[in-house]
Amino acid sequence: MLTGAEVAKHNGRDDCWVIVHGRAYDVTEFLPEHPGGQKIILKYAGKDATEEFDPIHPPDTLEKYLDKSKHKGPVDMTTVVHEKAEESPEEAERQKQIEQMPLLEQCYNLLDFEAVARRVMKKTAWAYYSSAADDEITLRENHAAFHRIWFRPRILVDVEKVDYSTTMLGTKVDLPFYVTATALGKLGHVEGEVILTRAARKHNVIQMIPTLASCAFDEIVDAAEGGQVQWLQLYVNKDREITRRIVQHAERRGCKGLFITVDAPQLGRREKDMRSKFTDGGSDVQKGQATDGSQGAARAISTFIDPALSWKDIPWFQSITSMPIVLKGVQRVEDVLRAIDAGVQGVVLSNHGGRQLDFARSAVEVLAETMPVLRELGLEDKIEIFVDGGIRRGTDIIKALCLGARGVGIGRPFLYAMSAYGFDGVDRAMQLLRDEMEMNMRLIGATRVDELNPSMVDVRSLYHHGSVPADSLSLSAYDPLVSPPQRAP
Ligand SMILES: Cc1cc2c(cc1C)[n+](S(=O)(=O)[O-])c1c(=O)[nH]c(=O)nc-1n2C[C@H](O)[C@H](O)[C@H](O)COP(=O)(O)O
Repeated sequence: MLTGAEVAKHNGRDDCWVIVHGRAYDVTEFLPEHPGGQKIILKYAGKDATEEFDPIHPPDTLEKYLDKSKHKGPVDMTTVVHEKAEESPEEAERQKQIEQMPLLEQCYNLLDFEAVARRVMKKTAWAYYSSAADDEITLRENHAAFHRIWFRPRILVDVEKVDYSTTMLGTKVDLPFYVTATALGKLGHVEGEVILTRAARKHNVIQMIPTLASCAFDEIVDAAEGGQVQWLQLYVNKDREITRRIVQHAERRGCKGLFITVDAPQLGRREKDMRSKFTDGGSDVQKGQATDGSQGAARAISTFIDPALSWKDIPWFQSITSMPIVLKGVQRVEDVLRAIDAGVQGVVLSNHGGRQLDFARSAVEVLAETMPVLRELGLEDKIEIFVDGGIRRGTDIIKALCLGARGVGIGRPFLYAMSAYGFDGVDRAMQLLRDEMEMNMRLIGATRVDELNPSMVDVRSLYHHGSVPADSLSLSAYDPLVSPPQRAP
């Protein structure tokens, strides 16, 4: 059994051991390959790194990926000295906010979770989740666009019984939204994506499992129960053999949809994320791929993504899986028509939550452009159209369904609810959406989602990107870019 003092001797760049879960590992040769950069490992050279390691990596990461010769064996943890990190004023303030945070019952809508999360999350985690590309115009437009769509409700309709269930890629779901793929769930909560799995199960909605999850893929699938349906979101790897393995494994494990992300040949420049100088490490899938951690989390976890991905690759995907294929991140009707020609089963109209190309249009505006063209060509039943981005209210969901969406994906709200209140937070967020759907379906005069149609909305101002009513709730939660860099005193 090693002692803490013996491990502490290996505390430099040329001889670097760390302790994780009571076992010592020689990571000297791995240092340059670490996705999150070398700095974060060297900070724990010769010490116990478990607390820093866990929020980002599945527990079996080192056992699985580090050569056995580097496993130095168990450590007598009673002999390990844990330096109490000096609590920074920022961390002291965060702890105070946690003590004073509102009761879960005081959250009445999805934006309430965002406002709480902003105060209680660690800076790096908030920066990664909340950030978007460049000036974050599209991030805000995603939400604002819904405020340019008005309802044309029907009256004197018997709305005693309301059914907001639907089907997505052949799966019956209780609500017309799904949990979209968002990376690094353990940045926000120690359990990570499996919390979203459990909440999706409770509300019988689908979870899209991210390639860049912090939980291992099998951990997330194992957390599903009773025939719960999950989809796989795929960032295509430059090494197609790795991609083939991931896709075929997901199909074997029961995934019922392959969502290929097509709007991220390179992950966007998210300045809040970059400023937080992400050094916490990569996702589960990022083993052994050198990246530059100083560029924030996005850069630190995404160098494997293939920018050469193109339409010519679609037949290869159709040859390696029988899962329905959906292109996630389509942003113009011409590409929806190409997707139909290519024989894929669906598209997600999306700009990646504003995290990619700033000034990309909102998905709901692209939806309003797309559906009349598909109807004109008699193609509306040839493909399932999903939208995501800025969906915060039941009315946003209903507007999208009126315009022809099959369902909507929701990202940040469930991350914020999870980060602030764990499973109970996500459960309440989904229940709030259920309540809003029920009320607003009644008020619009519809009893089932297939009654929702374009005559129930007025989109005349949707295309005019003039000023829109001040969106105080969102603006009060919205976190402007942190102050520009200050010269050190
Ligand atoms: C908030 C968020 C979104 C991410 C996301 C991570 C976060 C924290 N990540 S990312 O790190 O690479 O950008 C992914 C991802 O893994 N794969 C993906 O297809 N979309 C990713 N997205 C985009 C997501 O799937 C939706 O398109 C977007 O979140 C919808 O907007 P809302 O957050 O406003 O609901």
